[in-house]
Amino acid sequence: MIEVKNLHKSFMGKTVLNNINGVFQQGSVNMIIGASGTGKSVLMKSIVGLYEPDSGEVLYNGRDFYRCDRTVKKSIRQEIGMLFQGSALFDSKTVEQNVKFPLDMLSDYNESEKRDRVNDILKRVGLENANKKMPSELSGGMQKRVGIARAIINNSRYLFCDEPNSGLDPQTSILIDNLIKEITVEFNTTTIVVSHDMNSVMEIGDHIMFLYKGDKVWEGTNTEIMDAEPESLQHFILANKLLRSLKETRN
Ligand SMILES: Nc1ncnc2c1ncn2[C@@H]1O[C@H](COP(=O)(O)OP(=O)(O)OP(=O)(O)O)[C@@H](O)[C@H]1O
Repeated sequence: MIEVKNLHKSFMGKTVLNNINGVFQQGSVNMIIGASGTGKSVLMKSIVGLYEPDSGEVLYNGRDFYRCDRTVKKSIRQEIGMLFQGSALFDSKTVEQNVKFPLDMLSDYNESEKRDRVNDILKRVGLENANKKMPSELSGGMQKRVGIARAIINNSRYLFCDEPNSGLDPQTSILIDNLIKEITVEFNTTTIVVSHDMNSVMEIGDHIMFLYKGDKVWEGTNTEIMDAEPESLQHFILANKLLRSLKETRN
């Protein structure tokens, strides 16, 4: 579980996150959604430690990331896996080398253990036999699978996904969404997904936090979201034609 308390972040005097509070549960896909420029990435970066907030707390299973000692901070970092937008694979490394990278950096496994672990994880994401391929030989969806494998290989307890569907066709997007959901349940990770894709929200969002101009305006489940009251959220949802017609049918 990750908790954020009274998180505040500004850049050059401009408030980007305004007193954000929230709980992201373990074994759940927690989505941070909102329009462009509303603070989603800054919130995720503040949670993982890439941006230090001006004030507030980020608690990883009760451990205060910004106030704990170096040893605790290091172990929290080791428990974090990230799927970056665009996958961010190393172009000059094979699939196997990409996926093994966190183990080389952070684990005490020997080479044979690392190889076994890489093979297991590649199999789990549906990429057995892709070990020797280069990223350039893979489709966008396969690259995301490699990114997911790399994010979870070190037994990550916390999985962060930044716009996991960017650049993917709708069918592949659903496959990647479902893989993220399955991994979350299977590995019991606290998963946080930044997205502005309402299809993903409806498909896999267990808990949704909606940001608007740096404020948390609403949170709830994907079954509650269609009836959520804030106007800014209704505008966001109804930008999706399919959801607009669904809403009209229900009214
Ligand atoms: N390093 C930075 N320095 C100054 N301003 C920043 C920095 N990072 C983000 N911002 C500003 O913070 C605001 C929120 O940005 P953020 O990237 O979190 O938006 P977002 O909701 O993730 O948008 P998108 O969906 O387009 O990625 C924007 O106005 C952005 O310009």
